[in-house]
Amino acid sequence: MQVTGTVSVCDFCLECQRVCTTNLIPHVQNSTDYAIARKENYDSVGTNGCLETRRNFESGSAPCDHMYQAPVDFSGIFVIKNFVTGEEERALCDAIYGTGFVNSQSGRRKQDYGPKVNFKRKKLKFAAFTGLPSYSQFLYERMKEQKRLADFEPVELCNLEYCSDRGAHIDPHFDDSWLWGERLITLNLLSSSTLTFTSDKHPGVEVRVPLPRRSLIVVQGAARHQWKHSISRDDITGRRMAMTFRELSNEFRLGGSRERDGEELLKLALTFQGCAVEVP
Ligand SMILES: O=C(O)CCC(=O)C(=O)O
Ligand SMILES: [Fe+2]
Repeated sequence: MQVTGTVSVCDFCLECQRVCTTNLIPHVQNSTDYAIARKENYDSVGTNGCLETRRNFESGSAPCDHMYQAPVDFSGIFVIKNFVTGEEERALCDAIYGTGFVNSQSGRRKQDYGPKVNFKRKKLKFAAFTGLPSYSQFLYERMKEQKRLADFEPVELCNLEYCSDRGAHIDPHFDDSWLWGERLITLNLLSSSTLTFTSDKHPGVEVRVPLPRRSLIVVQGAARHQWKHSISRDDITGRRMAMTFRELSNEFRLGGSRERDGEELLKLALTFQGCAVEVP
């Protein structure tokens, strides 16, 4: 953990797929200690550690020099680098910019493909929702090739554009969990950025998750429910496009009180014939 002023910054390592401390290697004097430290770290990560970390431990190769998990309860992030190619990114952005945007808060612009929602009053309107856009279908199919996303059924896509010249950012917040389910999935396009997590339970700690250009990030578990997420204006360089897909909560799934609404939404979403809900 580096200490910067009064805020402790923990970096999420994309190789280990966990929050790591970076400065422990100098404390390890020799290869026996190194092996012991690795074993201790492996044991402490245990079955909660990502498969990649365990595989690397088992095969004896360190993915990076990160030996210890930072002492915070931060789990539920998974980043897939190069989820789309440069050509696919171009085609996606051409399609996105073929439709108008509406101005949103904090300098952002957005396009919505999903139901109109009043979260406070727990009210939904589907009239304007015609489904997810056709250009997103291959992303949906590619996500499902990932074991952990095989059952991911998105019912909403929100494209958010951030430009540094408008000072665009998003303040720390939790996403709704009445309608939206466990996994929030964002494809990060046009430039790299950083998603910052903060928690009232860990005052003064910031976990920074790098978002390489063209990577896909999955936010769930503690990262979804116990840590707020934000994008600082300092982490926007030039222009960034975030495509965020959301799934349904249990209330809208089989056996939930709003099961029928969920079914209808899902049917609409997966036609992949949608137009943006509110266009200027
Ligand atoms: O821009 C992002 O990656 C995050 C967007 C976000 O948090 C949201 O739309 O709720
Ligand atoms: Fe969010």
